[in-house]
Amino acid sequence: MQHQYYSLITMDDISITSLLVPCTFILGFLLLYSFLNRKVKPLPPGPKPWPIVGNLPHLGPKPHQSMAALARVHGPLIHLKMGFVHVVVASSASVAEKFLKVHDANFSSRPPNSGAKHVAYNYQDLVFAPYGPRWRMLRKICALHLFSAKALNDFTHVRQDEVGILTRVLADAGETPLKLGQMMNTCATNAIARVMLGRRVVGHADSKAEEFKAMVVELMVLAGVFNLGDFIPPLEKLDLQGVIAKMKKLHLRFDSFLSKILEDHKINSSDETKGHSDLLNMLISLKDADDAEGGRLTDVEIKALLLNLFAAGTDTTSSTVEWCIAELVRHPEILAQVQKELDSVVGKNRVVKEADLAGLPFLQAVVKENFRLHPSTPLSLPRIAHESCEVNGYLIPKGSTLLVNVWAIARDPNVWDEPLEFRPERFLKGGEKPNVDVRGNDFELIPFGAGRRICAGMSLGIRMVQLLTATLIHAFDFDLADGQLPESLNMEEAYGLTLQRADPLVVHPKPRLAPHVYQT
Ligand code: HEM
Repeated sequence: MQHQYYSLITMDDISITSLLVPCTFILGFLLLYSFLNRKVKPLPPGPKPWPIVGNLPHLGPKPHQSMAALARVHGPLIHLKMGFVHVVVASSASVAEKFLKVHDANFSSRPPNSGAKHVAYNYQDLVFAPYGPRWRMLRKICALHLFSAKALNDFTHVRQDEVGILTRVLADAGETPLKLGQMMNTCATNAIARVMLGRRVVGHADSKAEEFKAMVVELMVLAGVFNLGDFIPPLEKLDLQGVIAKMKKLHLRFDSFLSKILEDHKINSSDETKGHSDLLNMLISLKDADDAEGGRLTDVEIKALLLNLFAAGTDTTSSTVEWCIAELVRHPEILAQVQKELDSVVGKNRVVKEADLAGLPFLQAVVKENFRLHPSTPLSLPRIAHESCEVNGYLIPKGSTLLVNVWAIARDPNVWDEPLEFRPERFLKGGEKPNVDVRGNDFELIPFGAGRRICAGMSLGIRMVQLLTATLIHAFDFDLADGQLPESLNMEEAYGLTLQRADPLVVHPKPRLAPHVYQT
């Protein structure tokens, strides 16, 4: 009996154990699987990195183009290992939206880089300031005093004045061929200088103007270099590409220009300082008194902000318009259509005013189409992941650099019909994208970036690009220099942080309005 009893228990035991063991195993496996699956998502796909340098050799001379080619192979979200740094690149509108809208708070600072350290006063500026109270204060100052609708309207006369001066210089050129980009840069620089400093800083026939543009372009070229030391810290001191040495030299040139401006201003306008007659006076007065956010600006912070505004607000504008005029020279039928619109709205007895712009839908479509094909910062400005996060099922590790390839996004054949064609009518009623705008809400077209760190000067940039483009094509026809044919105009890009033309546009402007227009 006892034997039977024991044997029964043993039988039950065996059957329970035989069920429990595999069940526990399966459950454990499932838990482990879901744990691993939840915790360790894969990195986004990308090309295999080389030892130590990683994917740096994949970048080539024009990184935005190389990255667009990589995205065609690996998809719209790719991972690159650049030296020791994880870099993720967004190359479609929907991926850009995930980063700059859904995860924008996590990507609201910029990664450490030698340009910020050696040129932009060791991050004391606005463009590279870490996301936080100082960044907020600097943005607020700019938003209020420079870029609010009121501030922009208050200074309309300054922009119109400077564009008027440019128009007269072009009309007086005679047979001399002109580098249009250079002339527009002088115009944009003075328009900003008059608002910030209350005076012009460069003249049209002035060697200082060329020097100033060259300094800004050099800054953009140096800032666009993928400096080995930024990605492989042990190499930083060696400065193998010589970038840091050039940055330090350039910084000294900018600093002496800005220090002189600041000192002159303090001497010449100390009485008016409280009157805030220009932005610099206002910044100087802030230096001495706490503002509402407890912000005080040091001399270095003031110079860093001036540097930002001159650097970010001049070449971006002038090279954008230079591309636009080149496109119109190559598309005479589109040029004729914009000129017809301008002639009917403005007439031939005066130049364009900012107030005319709202009534020029075709001109606006031309400007948008140009922003699409020639965004002045093709990889936008980099951001850094504050924490690890997940995007489209992939792990984006903490500290990753985010690049948004706005150039590739705006040429995505899945989103744009015939993306390489210059076709402004796509933005008109009845076109494929009638409601798409450039202001950071439509992610297929984000030349100014999007989210918290969207371009601070976007409204000024748009106004200035529209006014310059409209005025130039209304007031002039353009022949290319040296008998060059429009169809053979070189449209190659040269890489910097901003997108320069490989060959500057050289033209003979031919006035097309009543002669008195060019005399006032
Ligand atoms: C054609 C004109 C311009 C274009 C295409 C352009 C483009 C950009 C882009 C793509 C960014 C980075 C945005 C991001 O991280 O998402 C940026 C940032 C910035 N831009 Fe512009 N920009 C233009 C004109 C201007 C002007 C006129 C100014 C000022 C005078 C300006 C000042 C700035 C500043 C201060 C930042 C840094 C903002 C921050 O980090 O908070 N830009 N710009």
